[in-house]
Amino acid sequence: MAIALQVLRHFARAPLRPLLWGLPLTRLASSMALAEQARQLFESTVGAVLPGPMLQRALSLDPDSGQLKVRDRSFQLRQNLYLVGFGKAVLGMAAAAEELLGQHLVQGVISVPRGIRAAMERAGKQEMLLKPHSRVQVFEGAEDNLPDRDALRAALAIRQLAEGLTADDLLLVLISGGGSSLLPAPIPPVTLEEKQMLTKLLAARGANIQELNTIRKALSQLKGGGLAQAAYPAQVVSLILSDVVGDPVEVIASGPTVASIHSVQDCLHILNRYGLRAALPRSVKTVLARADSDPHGPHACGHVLNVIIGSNALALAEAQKQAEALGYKAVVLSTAIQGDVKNVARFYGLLAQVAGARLTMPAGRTSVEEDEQLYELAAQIQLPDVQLKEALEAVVGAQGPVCLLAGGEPTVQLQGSGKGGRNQELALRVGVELGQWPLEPIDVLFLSGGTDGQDGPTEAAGAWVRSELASQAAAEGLDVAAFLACSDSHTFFCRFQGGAHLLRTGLTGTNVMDAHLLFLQPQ
Ligand SMILES: Nc1ncnc2c1ncn2[C@@H]1O[C@H](COP(=O)(O)OP(=O)(O)OP(=O)(O)O)[C@@H](O)[C@H]1O
Ligand SMILES: O=C(O)[C@H](O)CO
Repeated sequence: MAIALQVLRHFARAPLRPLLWGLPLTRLASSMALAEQARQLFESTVGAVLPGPMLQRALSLDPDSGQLKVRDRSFQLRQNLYLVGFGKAVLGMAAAAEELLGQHLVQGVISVPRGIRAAMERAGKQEMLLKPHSRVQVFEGAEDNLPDRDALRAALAIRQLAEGLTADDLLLVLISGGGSSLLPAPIPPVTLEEKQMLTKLLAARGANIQELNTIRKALSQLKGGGLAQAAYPAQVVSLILSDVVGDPVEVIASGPTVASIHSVQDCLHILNRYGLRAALPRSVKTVLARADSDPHGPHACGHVLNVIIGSNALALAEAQKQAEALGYKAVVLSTAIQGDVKNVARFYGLLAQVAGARLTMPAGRTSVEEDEQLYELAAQIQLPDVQLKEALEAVVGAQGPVCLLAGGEPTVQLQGSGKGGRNQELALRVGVELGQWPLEPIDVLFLSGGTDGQDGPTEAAGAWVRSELASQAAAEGLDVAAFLACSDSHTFFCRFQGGAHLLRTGLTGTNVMDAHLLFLQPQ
């Protein structure tokens, strides 16, 4: 009852008339409870990878002996700890690290996005901010995720700190997504502008993050193990928050503490693939030619411990636990959802249909054709880790509400000049798909949210939808297809039911890609 009241209070803020359209009162209450649970689960997903809890899980310090434990390794702290960091979530990570290890910290330098301190202050997130007399120097830069002069200054300060260390020192490196742009140190004669131009061109022509970062590493003093080399002979411990599917440490932020395994040939293949090899600046050719004759080969990183401390998988595992506590049969489907958002939306629409049929008709009377379509679509989107069979089997045995969880980062081909983000676009497209299937007698809700709290250039983290979306939108005079045609999902959700379907968390201070939650509840 208390929960129901809380839910009703929450929804009292949204205009009720449009919400009531087409829904009997009992279904309205269960619909609202479902939406509130979806929001709670999204919060749990993010909560598992917030800087404080993550750092506390990763590090343990014995205050008497000064022994720092990271995984199964121990390090002796005695006023010999230094810290550097770069990435969108690194401010909060540094604050949490200083809180835990402050008495041993001599000095730190971090490179974080422009405006992040003011944004965290505005959001009242004191735990994400360094204390007034912090030993950590903060550089803000890389507006719009593009390397700039301020990020270059930060990178040089980080290199200087690393180069000054001795064999008695321990360097803690905090790494999160966005780190590549926040740590630019091009190898001369390549200039910042040339590197910026090349990465922009590669991204615009569709290079993926693995390809992009292979080129970044080849042209950088600090990426691809360069930072680890600068810090030698100090011990290096890197704590990494992953924003890349599969958590590849050599790709995240271009692996500054991971030996690069790429050859110049790899770089030339990538540049060829995107038609950029012929027009390369002379400086880039010079650096690549020099690398070819580098007799030392890949950087040695024997003095480094790289540890993934947060990831999409970890966040979803926590959400799964919470969903089970709420009475759902919960299954993690995949943490590697990629590919075009249209295909991903079709996949979730069909999944809801197939899983819904299994939930209500456990005697195996589901359409073989639809099952086949679903498997084909999963193969087409290339989900390396998808647990489709397991999820569908779990649904058959569920005999109650089901929650399927997934994560990753679909891609959007922008059309027109609307305002949106990939999560809101995915939710809107899934809403349309759900409307095409006869899903009664099941309540279905799909939520998609960016764990960083910001979906594209909008103030929302994402959105949630139900099967009635298209018909309810039409009743409000909103043409979903028209919004989709100009990538205007955010404007749609702002207008639809007074914005009640938007997921608004504010900046969360973390980032492990996106989370997708699909709820199926027998009525
Ligand atoms: N109007 C729009 N509609 C849909 N998607 C959009 C729109 N405008 C931008 N995007 C998408 O938003 C994404 C960029 O936003 P964002 O900064 O949140 O993602 P990101 O760079 O991957 O960073 P992060 O990993 O921190 O989420 C791109 O995938 C882009 O295609
Ligand atoms: O910074 C980067 O390189 C991307 O965010 C991937 O980690």
